Amino acid sequence: MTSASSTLTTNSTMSGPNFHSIPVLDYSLSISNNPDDRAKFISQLQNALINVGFLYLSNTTSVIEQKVVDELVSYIPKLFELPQGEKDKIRMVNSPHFLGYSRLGAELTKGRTDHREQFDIATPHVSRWRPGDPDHYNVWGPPQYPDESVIPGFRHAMETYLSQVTTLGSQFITLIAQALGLPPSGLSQFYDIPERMQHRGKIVKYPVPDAKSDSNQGVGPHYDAGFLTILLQVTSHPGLQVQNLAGEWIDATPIPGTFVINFGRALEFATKGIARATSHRVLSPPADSTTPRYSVPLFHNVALDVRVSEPKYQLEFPPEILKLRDERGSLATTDSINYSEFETQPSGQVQLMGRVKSHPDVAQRHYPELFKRFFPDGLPAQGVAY
Ligand SMILES: O=C(O)CCC(=O)C(=O)O
Ligand SMILES: [Fe+2]
Repeated sequence: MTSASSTLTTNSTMSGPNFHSIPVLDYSLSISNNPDDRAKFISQLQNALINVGFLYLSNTTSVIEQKVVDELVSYIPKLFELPQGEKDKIRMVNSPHFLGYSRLGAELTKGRTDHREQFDIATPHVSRWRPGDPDHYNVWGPPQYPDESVIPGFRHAMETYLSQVTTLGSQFITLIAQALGLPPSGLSQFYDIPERMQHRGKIVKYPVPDAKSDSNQGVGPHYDAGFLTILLQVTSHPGLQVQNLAGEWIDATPIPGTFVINFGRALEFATKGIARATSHRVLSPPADSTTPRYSVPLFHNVALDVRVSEPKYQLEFPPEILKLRDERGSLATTDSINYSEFETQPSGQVQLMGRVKSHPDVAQRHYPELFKRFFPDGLPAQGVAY
């Protein structure tokens, strides 16, 4: 699939900035004592936010220690090689919070099967849902980990990693605010106190498709949901691609020592379209590859009750920032369609609907009413998270 399908947002006479590569930003500039360095970082971030929606971030070891990354990475092949029975003990269908293990081919994007196997894991949290509460309070809850005895130390390695990446995410939010002409705390109204927040990650394996496979969809075109995603590309495989304003797919080839950061639909709506949520997808490793691709995204959430369209959440941006958005234009060719519900629904409800569409079997067990709404003909043949 190389050509973009046109949607309502197609703009054939596109003018203004487009991108053909993804900028690399040096995080250490943002914490430098030299104000010129900090200003340079903010200006590069402004361009990435408004015109690209993606960036690579280098030099983050002051927040995410290299040894923490290395330790997590060392567990990843072992995690997927656990006996199937151990993985099945923590399958996602056990969890109303959509956390746990999904076997290969269990997930749908835009109704098509993704060719990936994954563990959805999140920062520690208890479920706050009580009878009578909205369903979406239940999208946050305790993660499921494999038994400590079968992979000793993994849980600690993952929790340490998640905690450090979450810290980077929270600091990055203050930089985003500044790049949008707001004070550093300008986006804090979208967050609850840290103890009442949950951020989710995944550990993902994209296997080499077998010769008979007619699909190279690792994960289909989509937008991410929240404010930002921080992605570790563990292996050197190409495969992640990002859609530019003209609808062309641009490679986000792994750069060692960097994270990929991209912005989600909630941030796009909350910033009146100034920050771009950019469509992306992952292609399976090429047929001649001898190893799978691994990645670890972390989705940095906003609070469950936030309805970005509510008057109390409206932000005022300086005219020069709005001008940059207008010069870019609000139209782009895209293959992605998801998460437009942020326009009307609270963030938790949008997340829940996204999860229902991706994991229908989990929804059927835990959210039967929503399941019927999205899958009136019952469970699709594919797309069972196990
Ligand atoms: O695996 C990757 O590189 C990206 C995955 C992704 O886009 C997602 O899970 O939202
Ligand atoms: Fe994504």
